[in-house]
Amino acid sequence: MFTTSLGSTINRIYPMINDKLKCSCVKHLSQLTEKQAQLMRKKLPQKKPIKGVKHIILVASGKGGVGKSTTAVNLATALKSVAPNKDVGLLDADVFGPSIPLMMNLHETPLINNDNLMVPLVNYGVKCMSMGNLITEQSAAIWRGLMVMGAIDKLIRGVSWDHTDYLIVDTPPGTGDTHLSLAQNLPISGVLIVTTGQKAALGVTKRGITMFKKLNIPILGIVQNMSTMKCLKCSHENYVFGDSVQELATQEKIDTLFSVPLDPVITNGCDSGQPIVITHPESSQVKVYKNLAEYLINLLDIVNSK
Ligand SMILES: Nc1ncnc2c1ncn2[C@@H]1O[C@H](COP(=O)(O)OP(=O)(O)OP(=O)(O)O)[C@@H](O)[C@H]1O
Repeated sequence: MFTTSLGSTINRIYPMINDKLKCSCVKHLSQLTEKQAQLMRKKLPQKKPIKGVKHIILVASGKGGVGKSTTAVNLATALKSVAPNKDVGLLDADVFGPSIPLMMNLHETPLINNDNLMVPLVNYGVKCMSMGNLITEQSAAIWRGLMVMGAIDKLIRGVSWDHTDYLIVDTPPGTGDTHLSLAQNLPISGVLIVTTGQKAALGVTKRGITMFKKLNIPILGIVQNMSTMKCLKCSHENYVFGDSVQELATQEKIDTLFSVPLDPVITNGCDSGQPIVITHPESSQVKVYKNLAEYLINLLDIVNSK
């Protein structure tokens, strides 16, 4: 993991803490004429918190298949492991390709409580909800934009997320409607960017970062996933997808970078519904997820106290 001091990281991620009135949103709008800016501010939708949820953390990347769900699942279980007294939730916002039910081994349909809200399914101490628990894959395949928005809203407002300290949201690939809708309707504590070191991934990831910056969502850090792979014979570590993530982080002024190796144990954990954090809690790979969890807890604690 690479990070500078937590203090300077916080100043970078949450500039509004130091200057609450002159938030980055206003700075961005200041490039417009005052009339245009006023109009835009009026049109911004009101962000409505999710009842009982303290922090919403998005896990995102422009590119598909780089390990967002893997990161989300292992981060959620790591948060529960390093802070057992905290309540952790995991929301699968990928309605077209939900993978949380498989990765968390939760295949039931949720119950409805007296308030007519769905009760999250729980495994490894983490509360989960996914479209995969509500419909069949075939039904999702024919959805159009507005239906997707309706589905996301159902996962957010139609679920009893009450008493959740950290809600991890696994987002779909791309920079589309889902991200816009989440960013515009919810008070997001920040986004964790996941990417591989491959050039093809980095370009798209950069676009994702630009989108979140424009939406004034704080970027909490980057996870370079599948960074290295250890040779089984000589233990030499190879950068499978290249190693340009640090360069991207520097360009984007993001000073927190975590590297997770490419490891078949992680793949098997995803496929078997038993995350590596649960099956190999003392491994070096899990240490990275736990460091990431501790970093986020400390960061958000300080932000809260200010
Ligand atoms: N660090 C890792 N080591 C080994 N395998 C990994 C690692 N990270 C992810 N994988 C594997 O890579 C595949 C893609 O991961 P995952 O589904 O998490 O990506 P994603 O970005 O969420 O995909 P999508 O864009 O389709 O939602 C999965 O088979 C997963 O098990």
